[in-house]
This record gives sequence, structure tokens and C-alpha cells, in this order.
Amino acid sequence: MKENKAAGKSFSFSSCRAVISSPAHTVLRHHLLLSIKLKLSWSRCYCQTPALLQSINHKPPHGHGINAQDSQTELYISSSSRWTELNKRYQLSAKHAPQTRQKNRSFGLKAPSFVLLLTLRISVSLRMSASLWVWRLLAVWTLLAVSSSQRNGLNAVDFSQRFGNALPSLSRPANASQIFYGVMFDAGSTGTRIHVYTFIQKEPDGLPVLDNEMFHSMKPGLSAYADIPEIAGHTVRQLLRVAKKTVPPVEWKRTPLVFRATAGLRLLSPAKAHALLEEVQDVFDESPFYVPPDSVSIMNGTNEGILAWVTVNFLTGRLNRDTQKTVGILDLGGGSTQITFLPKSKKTIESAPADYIVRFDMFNSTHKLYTHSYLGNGIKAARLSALGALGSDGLEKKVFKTSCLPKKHTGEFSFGGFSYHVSGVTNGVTGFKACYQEMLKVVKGIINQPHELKDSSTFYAFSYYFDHAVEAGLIDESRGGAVKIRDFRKRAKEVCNRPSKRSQLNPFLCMDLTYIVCLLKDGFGFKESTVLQLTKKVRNVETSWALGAAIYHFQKFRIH
Ligand SMILES: Nc1nc2c(ncn2[C@@H]2O[C@H](COP(=O)(O)OP(=O)(O)O)[C@@H](O)[C@H]2O)c(=O)[nH]1
Repeated sequence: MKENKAAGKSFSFSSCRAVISSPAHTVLRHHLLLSIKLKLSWSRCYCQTPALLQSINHKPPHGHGINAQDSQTELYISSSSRWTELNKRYQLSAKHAPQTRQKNRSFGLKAPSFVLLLTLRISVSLRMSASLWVWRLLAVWTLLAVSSSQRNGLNAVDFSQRFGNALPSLSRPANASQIFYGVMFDAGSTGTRIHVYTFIQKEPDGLPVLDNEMFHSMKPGLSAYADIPEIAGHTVRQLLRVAKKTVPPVEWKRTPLVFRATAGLRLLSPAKAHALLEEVQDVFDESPFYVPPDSVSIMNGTNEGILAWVTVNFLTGRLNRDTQKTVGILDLGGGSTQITFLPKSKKTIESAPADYIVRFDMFNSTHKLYTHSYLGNGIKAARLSALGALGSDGLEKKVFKTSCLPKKHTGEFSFGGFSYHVSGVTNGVTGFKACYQEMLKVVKGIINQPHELKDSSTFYAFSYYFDHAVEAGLIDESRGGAVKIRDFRKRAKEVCNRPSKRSQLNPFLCMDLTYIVCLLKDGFGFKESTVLQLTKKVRNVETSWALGAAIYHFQKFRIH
């Protein structure tokens, strides 16, 4: 009891949100068995894990070089070896690890847990019968959890509510389920990322529950190594360390590694792209994981758009049989941009180019999705296009001028392994209007306008839409938020016409914000009043096509 008391002093409820997310019996088991039968000191270490994991999920700052020591990975490794240490110390079986990693979620049930702990303390101090208290606590917990989850609305992650019987609930103990892992590499034009997913499958035919995601990224993208492909292998090998630390060794042989490249490699010559893919394949082949056929490839733009749509609708609990309630997605990468949504009007389907309407089979029914990926319309490729530098290898001394940069600005801009000299127009017109005309050339006649976007519709926007909204001060990085296209326009105008400290930090901010407005309004044809949900993570999981690709891999939904 002495030890419990000492531990209790430093016990923090806020750092224990993870435990709170557990279902009643798991909480009871942890609090009773761990806090009393084991040691509260173990429970303290356990409660620190979510905070560690949260910091690991935080993306590294820009500009990581290939030789830069990857601090995020190091942090992860240290938290993971802490696991190993804890496992050894308390002889916890391997099944505890995934259970505990699941705890990096915040389910928002703070009050019930507080009462639970308080009651537990009282019970322990009054030396009451444990089994009697288990039943009493269960009743208290159930009442409070119900009211709390109602208060918290979507914060409570129980996908089964939304998937009906097709999806097992997290509220059963993890050890009664089949836990499996999937490793997805996203080789984008501006960076390479690894996503290590932990899933729980309880019913053979149901969709799995996503239990946890480990994420890490490295910059620049692999296309920067087009002439030194060995470095691509080195990058992937580095990132694989995250998978080795996350997936228990006993699971390696059946955990698939999948690598998908997007615009960066699509824009390279086939020979250069092939050399990079071969390096990656070699690293995969020498790894201890399962390497399925076709595990390393360039993904087509259609799948990129649809799988991002799957991710967002899965994470927001909308991927159920009533697909009419799904939301559309807008993804803005460095090299390409994607739009995907479920059309509600026949006119949209009839007036769209034939290859923009794609059939998607899920739950034994076929849905028609509008989707397209515009290669060369990512934000960095659009800069090059507007500057007239697309296709130039950047080695020349040529200076590319634009009215979107401050008049006296001279500098360099790098993309895809090339550097370009850029400057403002010293004697010409600068500012929002002039810049808008330049950016218009990048979208006019290129972007198709789906008929129904003129009416209001819900779209989630991420990647550079999110990053630039943060940079422009339109949203908070940790919370994201809803922004009208009009707000983007107003801020673009301010940044372009009244250069401030913000534009000194990023001289391209005027150009990028103007491009976003231009793409949304004159490109896709959205009204200025359209509200976009800007998001980077949903329930602590990255919003990108990668989760959709993992689900697709396991479920074999059909895209045709
Ligand atoms: N947070 C987060 N951002 C991502 C992820 N994947 C891509 N991005 C963002 O997407 C943008 C560039 O995407 P990228 O894949 O390089 O471009 P693409 O090759 O043209 O699709 C950057 O803003 C990235 O930070 C992800 O998994 N998580």
C-alpha cells in the first residue's frame, strides 16, 4: 500500500486518457489487476505511453536531409524498447503490447475514469470485497460512460456503431480478437512516409477495426534521388525500422509490406522510376516481412483519389451501407491533386469525362464515384508551370520571374531534385490580381467542373490545403477546422498585396494561396461560400490514401 500511495501522488489523470478510452471491463482489469495486484508503478509507465506515442506521431520539421539523424525514429525506438523492458520486467506476454499501443487514443471519457479511480481508492482503503466492488463499479462506469459518450459524440471511437454487425467493436478485449498488421509506404513527390497499422479482426467477413497507426516521414521525396537510386533504398531501410519496432517479430512473416509511389515517380522517365523501384524491391526482399506480389509499384491517380476517399469516410464512420452520407475529398500534393466524391446528381455523371466515373464495389453493392487525379497540378508543379519552368531541368542559369513574388525577391526553389532560380518582377505589376491571372493559366481548360459542385456539398481537404491554411493563420494546426473558400481568397489577397513577416518567411505564400483559390473556384467550380473541412488527422490517424490502401489490400474491394 505504501508503494501505491507514493505512486498515487504523481498519478496524472490527463496523462491517463488512454486508460479512460478502454471499455469497462478492461479498465477494471487494468485498475484492479495492475494497480493493486501488480504495481501502480507499472501503471504509471503504462500511462506515459500515450504521450510518447503522440509525440512520435508528430511529423518532423521540413528539410530532413538524407543523412540527418532521424530524431522521430529515435524517439519511437526508445519508447518501444521501453516496452521490451517493461515486458521483461513484468513478464507480460506479447498480446499486451498491441493492447497497450491502442491506448494512444483519446476517447474523452475522463469523468467516468476519475470517478472509477476515486471509488477504487475508497474501496481499497476500506478493504471491501473486490468482487462486490467490481459489480458496483461496473454499474457506475456504465452509467457514466453512456452519458459521457453522448456528450463526446464523435470522440468515442467505436466503428461497430457505424458499420453495424459488419464491424467488431473495440469494447471487447483485444486478446479475444485476431490482431494483424499492415505496412504501407507512401512515396510522394515531397517525401516518403511509412504507416504501420494495427488492425483487429474478430469476424472473418467483417471489416477490421483500426487499432493504431504508427507514422513517420522523411524528406525529400524519392524522385530527388533519380540519379542516385541507392539512396532510395537507404530511405526505405531507415523507415522500415519503425515497422520492426511496431510489429512483434513473431508477426513479421505474415505482415505485408506495400509500397506505392505517386506523382513524384509518375513525373520521372520510366527508366529512372524503374531504377528507384528496384532499389526499394531489394530492400523489401531482404526484409523479414511478407512481400506480396506487386508490393512495389507506382499507383495510378484514380486509386489515389478513391483510397483517400475510403480513408476519410472510414475514419469518420461514414463508410457504411448508406453511402449517400459520405463526404468528398480534396487532396493537394506536390505533383498532383485529387478530387473524389459520390455524385448525387445524374447530370454530374452524364456530363463527366467517361474515365472520371469509376465503379467501386463494397458490401456487395456497386457505387459510382467521380474521381480524377491531375498530374502537374500539385502545388509545387503548379509553381513550376506558372513560372514557365516545367520541363526545364533547372540547371541553367535562367531566372524565372513571377508577379506572385515580392518585387525585390530573388531566390531558389527546389522540387523533384532540381533547383530553379526565381525572382519577382522589378518593373512590372505584382499583387493578387496579377498573380491570379498567372495561376489561371495552370487550371483553365485543364480542370473539369463537376456539375453539382455549384450547390453546397461537404468536402474534406488535406495535405497542402491543410498546411497552407495553417501557414496563412486560417486554422490551428492541432485542431484543423472549417474554412470557406472566400476566407482563402481574402487571406491570399492580404498576403499578396501587403507583404508582411509571414510572406518573408515563405515568399511563395502569395502564389500558393492564390493557386488554391484559383484551383477551387476557376478549376473545380466551387462557390466561394463552400466550406471545406481542413484536416490532417482524424482520431489521431493521418488522412491520406495510405489507410484506404491498407483496407483495400486486406478487403479486396473492387475498383473498376
Ligand atoms: N500529415 C500527413 N501529410 C501527408 C501524408 N501524405 C502526404 N502528406 C502531405 O501531402 C503533401 C504532399 O504530398 P505528396 O505525397 O508529396 O505529393 P504527391 O506525390 O503529389 O501526391 C504534403 O503537404 C505532405 O505533408 C500523410 O500521410 N500525413
